[in-house]
Amino acid sequence: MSALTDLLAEWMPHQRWFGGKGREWSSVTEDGFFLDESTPAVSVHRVRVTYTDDVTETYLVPLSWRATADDDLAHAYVGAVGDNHAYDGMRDREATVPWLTHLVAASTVGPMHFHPAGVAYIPEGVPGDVISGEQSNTSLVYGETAIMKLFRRLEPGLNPDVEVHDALRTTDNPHIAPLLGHVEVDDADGATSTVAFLQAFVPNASDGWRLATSSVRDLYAEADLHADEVGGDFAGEAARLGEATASVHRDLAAVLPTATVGPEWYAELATQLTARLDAALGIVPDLAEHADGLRALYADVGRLTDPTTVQRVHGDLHLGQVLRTTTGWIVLDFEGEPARSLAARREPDSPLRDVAGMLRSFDYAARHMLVEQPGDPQLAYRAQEWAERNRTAFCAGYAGASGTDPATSPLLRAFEADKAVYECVYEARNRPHWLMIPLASLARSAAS
Ligand SMILES: Nc1ncnc2c1ncn2[C@@H]1O[C@H](COP(=O)(O)OP(=O)(O)O)[C@@H](O)[C@H]1O
Ligand SMILES: O=P(O)(O)O[C@H]1O[C@H](CO)[C@@H](O[C@H]2O[C@H](CO)[C@@H](O)[C@H](O)[C@H]2O)[C@H](O)[C@H]1O
Repeated sequence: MSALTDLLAEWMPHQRWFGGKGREWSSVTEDGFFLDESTPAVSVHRVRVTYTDDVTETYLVPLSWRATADDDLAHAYVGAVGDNHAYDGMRDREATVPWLTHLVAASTVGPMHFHPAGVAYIPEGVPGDVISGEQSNTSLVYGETAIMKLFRRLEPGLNPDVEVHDALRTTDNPHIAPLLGHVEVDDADGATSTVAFLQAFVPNASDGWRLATSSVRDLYAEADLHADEVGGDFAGEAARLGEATASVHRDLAAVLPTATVGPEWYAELATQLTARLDAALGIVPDLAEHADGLRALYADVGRLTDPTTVQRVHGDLHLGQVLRTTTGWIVLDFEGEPARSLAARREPDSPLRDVAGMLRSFDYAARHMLVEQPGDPQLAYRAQEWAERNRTAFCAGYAGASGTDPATSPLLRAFEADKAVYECVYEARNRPHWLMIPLASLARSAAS
């Protein structure tokens, strides 16, 4: 291995976006090219990690290079290679500038292609700042004008976030932040992967999770009042969020493929839901007590026959994916559930998946504080009241805008259960102390 490969193999497992933590590697290779050769030089590396189970993942790692170590960049230091010092190219602000310069110029640099959307201004010469809360991707905000998401793990094919925002450009949907451009890289075997996505930054906005949870806190603090009497009531926002979701669904159906499906689709869906449960049971043993009830629920889905329409959907809609601006809600991040394959995330699906995702999120917002005070019946009552009120408001908003009331569909309960199963796996892996939130929801649902 080269000195740089050694260095990256040492550094990557400590990065938040690295998905292979705790897995044993059998090999690692790297290839790179320069994005900019001035000072600092900026290079981009594809690092291919093969694990002992023969699974290979390719990560994208931008680096910047300096001849002398810079104390101001200690937080971004990766290490030395010969006489040069390598820094994390996403945390060295100067090194973030070339990305937008190349987008403006629609450049091709080595295997990388920069595609400006050509509809709006892209800021040039401005450095980007990493946003906090980085997870599997890394996002940079450029001067409160644009936000660039760098997809760390490369997957052949067009990223759904780019695909959906590109398709929605013709609709002028008010609940979407416009696409400004995207970047792709050619793989050695001829496939192309999406590397980055540039979108208009939505200024002065609050995310839905923050707004919803402060409403819940207000209710918890008012022991004698009901949700509709407390200052921070969220129901109006929940209704507007339902309207916004319906509006996005309508436009997605207008610009991307749809299909009318029947019994075979329901049967296949039931098989998929059951398979996801089976896989989850191997990871979260506590799910076992709900398994029979869930299997029966999914079997009922498999027997449905009424024609229904499938279309592109958000795929992982929750309160953390929506921003409230001064004028309304913006829906972000159409990548779908990170654990699903890219092909699966691009399949047409029922819009009720997204409704179910948001309803699960109301449950999380209402109940996450009970994790610290599980035995308090008054708080549990309050949480139930908040979740019910906002669930009803969201469905009413959705029904008003779409003409279809999601609450009456026989699929909704199955999608909510499936999302809770997915969340059990997500929580077991990422936040075990929150596992009780989706588990308790499955228990309540079984009892009802
Ligand atoms: N266009 C935007 N304008 C303002 N903030 C944004 C925008 N896009 C994303 N964000 C912020 O960045 C966070 C992460 O973005 P997201 O697309 O959900 O990335 P990830 O896939 O890494 O979760 C969001 O929760 C939001 O706070
Ligand atoms: O935002 P991501 O695409 O990374 O989504 C993943 O992480 C989410 C948590 O950050 C997770 O969402 C779950 O927790 C939320 C509260 O933190 C809650 O509002 C959601 O309803 C719940 O599903 C999401 O499932 C996961 O894919």
